[in-house]
Amino acid sequence: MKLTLEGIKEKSVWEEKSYVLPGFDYEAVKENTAKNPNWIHFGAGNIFRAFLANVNQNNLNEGVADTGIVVAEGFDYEIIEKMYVPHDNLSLLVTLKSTGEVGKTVVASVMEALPVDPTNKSAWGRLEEIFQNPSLQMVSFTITEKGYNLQDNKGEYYPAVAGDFEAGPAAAGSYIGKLVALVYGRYLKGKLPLALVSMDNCSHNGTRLHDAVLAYAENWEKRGLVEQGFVAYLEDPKSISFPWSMIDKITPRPDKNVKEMLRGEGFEDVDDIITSKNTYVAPFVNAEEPQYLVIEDKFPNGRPVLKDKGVIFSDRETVDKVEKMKVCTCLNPLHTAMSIYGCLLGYELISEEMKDPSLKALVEKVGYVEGLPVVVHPGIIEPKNFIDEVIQVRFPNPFMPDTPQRIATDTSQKLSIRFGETIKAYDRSADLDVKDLKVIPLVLAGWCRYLMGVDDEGKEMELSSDPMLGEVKPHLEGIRLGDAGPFSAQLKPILSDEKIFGVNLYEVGLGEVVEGYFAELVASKGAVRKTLEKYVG
Ligand SMILES: NC(=O)c1ccc[n+]([C@@H]2O[C@H](COP(=O)([O-])OP(=O)(O)OC[C@H]3O[C@@H](n4cnc5c(N)ncnc54)[C@H](O)[C@@H]3O)[C@@H](O)[C@H]2O)c1
Ligand SMILES: O=P(O)(O)OC[C@@H](O)[C@@H](O)[C@H](O)[C@H](O)CO
Repeated sequence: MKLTLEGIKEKSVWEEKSYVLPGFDYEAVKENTAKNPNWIHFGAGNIFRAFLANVNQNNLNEGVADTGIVVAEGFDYEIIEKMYVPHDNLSLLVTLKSTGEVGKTVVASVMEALPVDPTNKSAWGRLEEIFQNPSLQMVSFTITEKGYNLQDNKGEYYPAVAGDFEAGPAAAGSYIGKLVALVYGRYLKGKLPLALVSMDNCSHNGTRLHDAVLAYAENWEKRGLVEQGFVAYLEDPKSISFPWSMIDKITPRPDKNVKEMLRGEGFEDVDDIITSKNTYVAPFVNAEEPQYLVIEDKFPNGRPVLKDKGVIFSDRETVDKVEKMKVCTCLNPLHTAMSIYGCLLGYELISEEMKDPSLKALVEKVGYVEGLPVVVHPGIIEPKNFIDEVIQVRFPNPFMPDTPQRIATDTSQKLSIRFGETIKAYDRSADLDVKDLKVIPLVLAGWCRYLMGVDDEGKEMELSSDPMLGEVKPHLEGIRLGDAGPFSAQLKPILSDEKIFGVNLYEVGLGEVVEGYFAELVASKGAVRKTLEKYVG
């Protein structure tokens, strides 16, 4: 079984092995997409293939859509050269269901895959043509949070960005610069309307994209490199919109067990690569089944059909609430609790952790007992049902190769949003007392214990990368398992840091609580397990 348009013509071979093939008229859709493209996606990575391309294919199969997607890759051209081109833009989506069932779908909805490379005349020319076509309705993005950053940590524009500000659209070479140059072409064509939709996992993602785009436009207009009026066009919601969105579908990197399973069935194109830009890609993509995509419904040129399980169009306030529900209460705090204690207890799979009664109880208490009373209710999704699915279906899924070590990356950057918002809500509440929080402080103490770089058996443990390790770790140096404390002097600089927790934990009355838990966690080898059992069961 070869993953090419020619290869999938041998239908019976695929169908005998339960591979689902595209069920639409490929040539007709290709022709229609070439003439009337309405959706171009930037970021040809795994979540795009696992989620968005498959939603479009479902809509094509049902006959409710008649155009596919054009994918554009502006950062890592190797993805196009090494994965899309050799496979005629096909992907195999492997859905790892919690029942053990494995869905295998050949996704063929990507009609063109183009590098966003101005030196590649034919690809760039085609991109200009697409952006200038009145049919275009949506440009969507999954380019990671870094993709929107124009400045370094010191607030200085990156040289490529600053260079583009001087050079103007004709010579743009930076990522967003190239995008804005294409949008400028659309402006010149008659100020045609368009929605630019970030689908990256960052808060208020539409505003992040808007600000990046406007930085170029303002600089160009100021220098006379674009017509006066371009900025006004970008700022007019009837012309250009930047909807907010929330996307959720756990899509790990291509997994070796999945690869072996496919190879065993006779699927030939299993080889994954790590590109020179560090993208992990394979002809297949593995993901869980549940999915949510909530998008602010602001599409000045109408929108492509996007109908599927979990896809909801709503207003900005609702998108914001859904994101808060997921990130502050119902999924990500539970993930971080599991990552910290999972690493300390030597786990390498989230699903294995869910078989550990204490860890399961830990996340249940973080979610149901302490999170839900102050959850931001989005109206369109019931938070309790969302946590139920996370705890009962998504995390325990033994077929999902997700690890606590992946999730422990950058924990210092995540604690304030994942726990700080709940602490603040208790602190503000007339009915709740911040001192009622027992398990969240245990997680925060667990993070301090994690930073010691020693697991519960006393063995050295590699810490996942985190930009604050250099700042926080030294405070804990000198503490050994078996020490009795008190540890106030060492912990105070960490626990009082509002940048990390969103609050000064001492000012809200939780600093000493965390110190107390920490003392129990370091009391001996095995103390992490003992403390967990004592407080969560
Ligand atoms: N994978 C998931 O579970 C998941 C879930 C929800 C949301 N997301 C969002 O999607 C994003 C991409 O995830 P993925 O699974 O496709 O990752 P991936 O590694 O498969 O692909 C990353 C994509 O981003 C591009 N990219 C990377 N750095 C860039 C930069 N500096 N500028 C521009 N483009 C850049 C790559 O070229 C590639 O197209 C995540 O960062 C997250 O915001 C992912
Ligand atoms: O992606 P991060 O590093 O911000 O967080 C790790 C996980 O919590 C996260 O990737 C979830 O799996 C994702 O948010 C699910 O949609």
